[in-house]
Amino acid sequence: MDFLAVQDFYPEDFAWCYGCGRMNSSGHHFRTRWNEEETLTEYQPGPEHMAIPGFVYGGLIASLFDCHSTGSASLAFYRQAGHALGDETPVPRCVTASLKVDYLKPTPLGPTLRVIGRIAEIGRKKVVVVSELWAKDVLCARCEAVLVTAPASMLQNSSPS
Ligand SMILES: CCCCCCCCCCCCCC(=O)SCCNC(=O)CCNC(=O)[C@H](O)C(C)(C)COP(=O)(O)OP(=O)(O)OC[C@H]1O[C@@H](n2cnc3c(N)ncnc32)[C@H](O)[C@@H]1OP(=O)(O)O
Repeated sequence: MDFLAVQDFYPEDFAWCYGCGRMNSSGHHFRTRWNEEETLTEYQPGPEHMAIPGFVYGGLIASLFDCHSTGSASLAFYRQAGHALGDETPVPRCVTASLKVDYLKPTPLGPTLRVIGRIAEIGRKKVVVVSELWAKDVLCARCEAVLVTAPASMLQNSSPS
């Protein structure tokens, strides 16, 4: 691997997400990392991700923001607790409580998409992440997401069987 991403360290039972789970062979495998004080997820859409020829489907963009934001929240909680990826302590897993996406410009299909996140707020069990999606030098979409530590009730169905 060229860099360490938070999704590489999600506990195996919680690594099946269609967007970012490394255990899900059909998924997108989004990967999120720190870039100094910001978080970064890069993704290369394929032709199958089109909305109309030449442009990326908005649902894919929402998915990208979703997993980027949960990943950013996990990174923020982990760093706040004094940990770095690779430590033995398990990485906390977060779920999306709210995801608001503003589509500012059509997103061209072709360039690698870059999602850059800022931790706007961090509490005991809640993180607010504000992110931008860039295609080369064009700001195409913006997102504000609220992420909450995964509730224990999700544990029972955390992996396929
Ligand atoms: C034990 C470990 C288990 C691990 C399981 C791993 C599973 C992995 C799964 C992987 C999944 C992959 C990713 C996916 O695909 S996640 C899939 C999509 N998401 C879900 O299915 C989540 C469904 N929702 C819930 O389970 C609950 O509603 C949650 C847990 C989100 C909140 O529940 P609850 O409401 O009881 O929590 P709280 O009362 O303690 O509030 C906490 C804070 O959050 C704030 N807030 C809440 N809602 C909203 C909102 N809509 N807007 C703004 N803010 C909101 C609230 O004001 C409070 O803020 P503050 O007062 O602190 O400031």
